[in-house]
Amino acid sequence: MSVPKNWPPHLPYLTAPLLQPKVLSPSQISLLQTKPASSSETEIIPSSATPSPCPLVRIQPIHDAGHSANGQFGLFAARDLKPGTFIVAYLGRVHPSSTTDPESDYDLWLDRDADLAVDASREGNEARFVNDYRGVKARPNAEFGTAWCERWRQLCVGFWVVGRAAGKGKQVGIRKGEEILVSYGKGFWGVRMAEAEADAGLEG
Ligand SMILES: C[S@@+](CC[C@H](N)C(=O)[O-])C[C@H]1O[C@@H](n2cnc3c(N)ncnc32)[C@H](O)[C@@H]1O
Repeated sequence: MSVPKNWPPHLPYLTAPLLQPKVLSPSQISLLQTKPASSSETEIIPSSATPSPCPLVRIQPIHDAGHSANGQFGLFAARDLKPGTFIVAYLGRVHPSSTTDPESDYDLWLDRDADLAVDASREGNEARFVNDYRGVKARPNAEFGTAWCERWRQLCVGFWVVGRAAGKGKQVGIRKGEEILVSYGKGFWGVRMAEAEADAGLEG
């Protein structure tokens, strides 16, 4: 199996979500593996849209002093992507909040009500390299949500190009070579800033 260019050699590259039956309840597993009704708003993603590696993206190092994640990696479009396009599933360890790693910067909610999240800190796929738009661009060009992925017959977190919902005004999509940027939400940065302030207080 090939891994994407620039994939970190120390990390396992996932081609399917990592389900841990020991830490998930039977009802959580059942929810993950039950296909939503066709009347539901959850998008059904065909297997053809979730190949590994994902041909729509590339992982690239960021060498740009004006970029707030300079020196790190980001995820970039490998071709022009139309508004509303499903880009890539976020693969990682599916877990409940009782096993959340407080140090992880790669943990995303899959279903908050069902207490299910996906952590890609110790293994994952290209999606783990999507950065937040803050300090990079004026607004995000991608968004995350929940999808039913036919390849794994499972509910997954995924990224789409902004413009899924009709009537949101003119959407331009993402041009080849452009960085794919989402909003992590103010909550993510609020926690990180509070931690940084606490660290500065300890050091000062
Ligand atoms: C999911 S990872 C994104 C990939 C990461 N850049 C990497 O190279 O592995 C999340 C982490 O990336 C960094 N990051 C993401 N967006 C950022 C931004 N707009 N400004 C600064 N750092 C950012 C933060 O360190 C954050 O904790």
